[in-house]
Amino acid sequence: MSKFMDKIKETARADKKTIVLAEGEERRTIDAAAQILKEGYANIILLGNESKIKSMADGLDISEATIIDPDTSELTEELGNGLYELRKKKGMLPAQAAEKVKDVLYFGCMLVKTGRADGMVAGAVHATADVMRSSLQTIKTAPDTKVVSAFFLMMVPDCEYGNNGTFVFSDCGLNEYPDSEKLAEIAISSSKSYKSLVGGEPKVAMLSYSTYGSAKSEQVDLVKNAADKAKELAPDLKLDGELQLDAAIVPSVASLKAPDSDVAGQANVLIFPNLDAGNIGYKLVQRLAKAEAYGPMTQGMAKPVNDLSRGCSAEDIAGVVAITCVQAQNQD
Ligand SMILES: CC(C)(COP(=O)(O)OP(=O)(O)OC[C@H]1O[C@@H](n2cnc3c(N)ncnc32)[C@H](O)[C@@H]1OP(=O)(O)O)[C@@H](O)C(=O)NCCC(=O)NCCS
Ligand SMILES: CC(=O)OP(=O)(O)O
Repeated sequence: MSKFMDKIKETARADKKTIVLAEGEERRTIDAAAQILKEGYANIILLGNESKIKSMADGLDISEATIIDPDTSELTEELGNGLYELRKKKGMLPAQAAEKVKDVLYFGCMLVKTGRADGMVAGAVHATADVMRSSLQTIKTAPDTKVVSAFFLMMVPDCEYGNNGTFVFSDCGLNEYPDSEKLAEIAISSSKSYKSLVGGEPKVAMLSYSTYGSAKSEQVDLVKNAADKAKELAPDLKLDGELQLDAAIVPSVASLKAPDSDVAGQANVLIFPNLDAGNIGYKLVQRLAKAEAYGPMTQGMAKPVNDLSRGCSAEDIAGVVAITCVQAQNQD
């Protein structure tokens, strides 16, 4: 575990938040809960059947976790009514809300929505679309944001690029084929995530297979337009594009392909043109470069709900919980 993650945990510990782990009946999640409680940086709510969770814990100490079963909890009726109020305009009926709220993802989101928890983490079992849909439908976007997007915090070992191997990669989890307006918003949100979690100055590269017009296509234009739009919206932000990945992070290549750029060769926030590139890109770096990969974490949501890859480890879950706590602190 990196020094960076130790720092995030220390920050989390200083103002302890309560995080729902919706997939309480899942061994890696239980393992993560035990680690988090031992390290003392979050209060944990596990959702699921108490005796099942306790028997799965099998020697792990989760005695300080609160366990809530949506099938039997005294909160279920109230949270179901709340869900109905939120979704009735979209055609949800009271009976449908009463049933839906028993789904751990919706129950967890409603705990966050009603202030009983500060954030939620799930996705070790559920697909991203399910985790995201439940939170987008209930918690919704932060007041100053239209587009929720999903980033990864990547920590590449023995790497001289970015911030000594630390990067924000985005969007790797949510927006499939963003237009240039959405891509510009994703870039600006990602720069804020970098600033609040990593610290220091974000340098944002809008990635493409082209650098400064070296290739021509509609997709290249989309990325270039997104870069122009983002510069208009955030003139003080160091942001450039379109740039190829080597021009974005390798100084010697940057000096050949984009010598006048104040981002090329130094980028620490990498914005992928679409979800194919972002999702494949983060998994390549995670698996081949053995990077720590925390996410996909949301940005632009009113309260933090963060996803996981189904391939995650207990350490990944514990790390995402720590980052969720810091996001919740930043939203206070
Ligand atoms: C997340 C996802 C399911 C949302 O899809 P969707 O079809 O828009 O879902 P819904 O129509 O049910 O939308 C739910 C709500 O979220 C809102 N929403 C969807 N995407 C949003 C975004 N990026 N930002 C803000 N709000 C968003 C919708 O407007 C809708 O609001 P409303 O119902 O209150 O009007 C979709 O973007 C998706 O599947 N993304 C890919 C996820 C994935 O497979 N990732 C790969 C592995 S990480
Ligand atoms: C982020 C991601 O790719 O999630 P999964 O591996 O669960 O599809």
